[in-house]
Amino acid sequence: MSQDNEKRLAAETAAFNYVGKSHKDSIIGVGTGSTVNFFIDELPQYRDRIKACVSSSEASSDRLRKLGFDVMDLNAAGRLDLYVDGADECDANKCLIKGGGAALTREKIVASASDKFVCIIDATKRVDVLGTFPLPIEVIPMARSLVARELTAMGGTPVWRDGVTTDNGNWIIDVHGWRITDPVALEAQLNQITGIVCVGLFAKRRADVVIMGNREI
Ligand SMILES: O=C(CO)[C@H](O)[C@H](O)COP(=O)(O)O
Repeated sequence: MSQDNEKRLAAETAAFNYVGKSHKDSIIGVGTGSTVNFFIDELPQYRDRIKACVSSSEASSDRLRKLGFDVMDLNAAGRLDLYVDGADECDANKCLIKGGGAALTREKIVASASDKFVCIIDATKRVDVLGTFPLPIEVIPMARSLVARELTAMGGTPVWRDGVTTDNGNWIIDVHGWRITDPVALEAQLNQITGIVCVGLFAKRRADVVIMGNREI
C-alpha cells in the first residue's frame, strides 16, 4: 500500500472509531499535516457529532472552515475530549517527534488540553528509537544562536530552518544526530533552555492511541 493510502486509512479509522462514536456536540481538536488533511476531509460525514473544532494551525483552520466547520479558540472551548494529529516519528511507548510542519507549539498545547490524543501515522513513522527525523524546536528569533550553542554543547547538530516562520512568529531549529533513548528526560532538559518556546518531543504528553493504517498499535 502506498504511504498516502496508509495515511488515508489511518485518518478514516480515527474518524470512524473516535469521532463517529463521540457524543453529539463534541469539540474536536485537530492537528496539522498531510495525514490530518485526510482526517479533516472525513469530518463532513460526522457533522452531526461535531459542534466545533479547535485547530493547531492556520492551515488546518482554513481547511476546516472551507468545509463549513466552526473553529473555536481553545480558551473558549475548555478541555477537549479528543485530539487527532499525525507525527514524524513514533516509538513503542507512543512518544513522538512532531513539528515537521512547524506547528509543534500549538499542537502540544491542544494535545495537552485534550483527554485523548489519537495519533495517526503510516508505517514509515514507526521507529525503535526516536531521532532519525531531526528534532524540531521552536525558538524566539533573537535567541536562535544562543539556543543553537546550547544544543551543540548537548551533542546535537542544530540546523536553522531558514525561511520558515511559525504561526506564532517564531523560528524553527532542527536538531540532527540525536539517538533519543530517554525522551522524557531530554524533553525536560530542553524545556529548561532559555529562548526555547517548545520542543517537538511529545513524551510527557505522548499519544494515548496510535493508529497505523487501519489498526491500533
Ligand atoms: O507535526 C506535524 C506538523 O507540525 C505533523 O503531524 C507531522 O509533520 C506529520 O506530518 P504528515 O502527516 O504530513 O506526515
